[in-house]
Amino acid sequence: MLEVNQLQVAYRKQAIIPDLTLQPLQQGQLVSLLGPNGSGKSTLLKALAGLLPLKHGSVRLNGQNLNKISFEQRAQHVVYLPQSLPASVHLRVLESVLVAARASALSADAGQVHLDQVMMLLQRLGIEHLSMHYLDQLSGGQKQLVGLAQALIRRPRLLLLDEPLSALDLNYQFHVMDLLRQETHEHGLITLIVLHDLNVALRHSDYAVMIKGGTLLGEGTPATVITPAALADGYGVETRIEPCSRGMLQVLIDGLQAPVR
Ligand SMILES: Nc1ncnc2c1ncn2[C@@H]1O[C@H](COP(=O)(O)OP(=O)(O)OP(=O)(O)O)[C@@H](O)[C@H]1O
Repeated sequence: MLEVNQLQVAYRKQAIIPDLTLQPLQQGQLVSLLGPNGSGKSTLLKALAGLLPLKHGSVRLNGQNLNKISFEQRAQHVVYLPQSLPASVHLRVLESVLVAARASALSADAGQVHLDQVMMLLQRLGIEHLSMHYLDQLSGGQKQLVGLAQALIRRPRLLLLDEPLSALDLNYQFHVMDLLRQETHEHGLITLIVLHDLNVALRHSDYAVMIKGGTLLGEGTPATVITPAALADGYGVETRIEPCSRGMLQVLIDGLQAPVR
């Protein structure tokens, strides 16, 4: 489980996350991290990934305090995929995924990821036809899918994904969310994923956390967190949340309040 207690994160003297405590997140849960622009979602992910120092508080993964272990040990268990697309190095897709797999392994043995494993993952992501293409010759969405392959091949315990759907078309968005949920459930990962599409969060996640100004607005099942009151408070949007003809909840926008800052 992932325990976040009294977390405080700042850029210089500006506190972005003043004091955040979450209910423990369980293995096998796909968790949506929601909130308006500038609310601190990326900052939270970076802090969990160990890329930003904590002013105060702790992050524990299965009882282990992540602030107290080396970067190499952390990299074995925690994988973070940033918002920006992977750097366009002149490397083939297949090679880049193999390199990613080996980067997180401490010993040479643990780094033995086989080509067929990589090919199977590329196939599951629907990009096996790109395996011999160069990264710097891919489209934005294709690069994002390769970034996901690089993250998933490492089989972390904690997977942190910052807007991994932002460059994907509708078909790939649904496909990727299905795959992430399957991987999360099958391998007992904790997957924390920043999303702006609340309908995707409602449909695909097991749990949701909504923040604003680095402060918790709600946590729980998506249907209990994504409510008209929370969306008015968090995003300044007037909404209804209603089941579609197939019974799935969706957010309908009725109007806007003044932009929330
Ligand atoms: N390197 C930095 N130095 C100083 N302030 C920063 C830095 N990065 C982000 N911030 C500030 O921290 C706040 C939170 O930013 P963050 O990127 O975490 O928000 P976010 O919720 O991920 O936003 P978005 O949805 O727009 O990606 C913002 O006010 C931003 O201006």
